[in-house]
Amino acid sequence: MIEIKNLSKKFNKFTALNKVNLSFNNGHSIALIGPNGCGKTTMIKCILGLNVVEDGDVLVDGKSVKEDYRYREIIGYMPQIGRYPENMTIEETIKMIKDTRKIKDVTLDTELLEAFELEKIYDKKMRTLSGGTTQKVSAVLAFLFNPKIIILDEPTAGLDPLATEILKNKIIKEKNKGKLILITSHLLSELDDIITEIVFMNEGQVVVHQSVEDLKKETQTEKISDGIISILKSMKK
Ligand SMILES: Nc1ncnc2c1ncn2[C@@H]1O[C@H](COP(=O)(O)OP(=O)(O)OP(=O)(O)O)[C@@H](O)[C@H]1O
Repeated sequence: MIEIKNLSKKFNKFTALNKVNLSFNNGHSIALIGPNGCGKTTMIKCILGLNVVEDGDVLVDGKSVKEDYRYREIIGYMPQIGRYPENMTIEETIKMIKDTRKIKDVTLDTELLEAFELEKIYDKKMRTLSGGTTQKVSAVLAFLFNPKIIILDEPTAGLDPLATEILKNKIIKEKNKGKLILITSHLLSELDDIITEIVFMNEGQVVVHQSVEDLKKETQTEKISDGIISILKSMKK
C-alpha cells in the first residue's frame, strides 16, 4: 500500500507538487496521467526516495520513505529512460543488479526475460542497444525480484506492438496476484485492459482520482480515453 500525505515538492521557487493526498491499495493498477510537466515523475521519484521528501510524507506499507531506505526492496521500478553502464553486456548488467540486491530467499521472476528472448542477445553491450531493447531490459529488471509494488514510468514508449502486448499481459497477471501497479502513460488507449483506477494530475495537483468503473459510469463511456476527454471538457466549462 502507498499513502501520500500532503506532499509538496519545490525545485527552487517552482512548485512541482502541491499538497498531494493519495492512497493506493494492493491488487490495483493505477494510471497516473496528465499533461507534460504536471508532476507525475516527480511524485514517482518521491515514492522511490529519488527525490527528497521534505514537505508532507509518503508511506510505503506503513513505513515513511524518510526513515529507512530498505522499504525500496519491495518496489520494482521501470524508469522512463533507463541508464546502464555502457560497456556492460545485457547479461553482465542483469547479473550486476542481481548481485547488488543480495536478497537470497526471493525466487527470481524471469518470465519477461524469456518472453522478450533477451538471452539470445545476452552478449550485446548496453550502448549498442536500440531504445526499445533498452526498455525491455528495464522492464525485465522491474519485475525480476518479484516485488509487491511495481512502478512503470511510460513503460510502452519505444516498445513494438508485440513487446507492448507481452508487457501488458505481465502487468495484468501481476495485478491479479494482488500486487500494486502504478503506471504513467500518455497512451490512454493502451490502458483500457490493465487499469482499475486513474489519477489525473494538473500543475502539481490531483484533479481526479477515480475507479475506472465509476469513471465509465459517470461519463457514460466505454473507454478510459473517452472518459478522460469527457472530464477535461467538463473542467473547461
Ligand atoms: N530536478 C529538478 N529540478 C528542477 N525542476 C524539476 C526537477 N525535476 C522536475 N522538475 C520540474 O517539475 C515539473 C514536473 O516535472 P515531471 O518530470 O514530474 O513532469 P511529468 O508530469 O512527469 O511530465 P512528462 O509527462 O513530460 O513526463 C516540470 O516543470 C519539471 O521541469
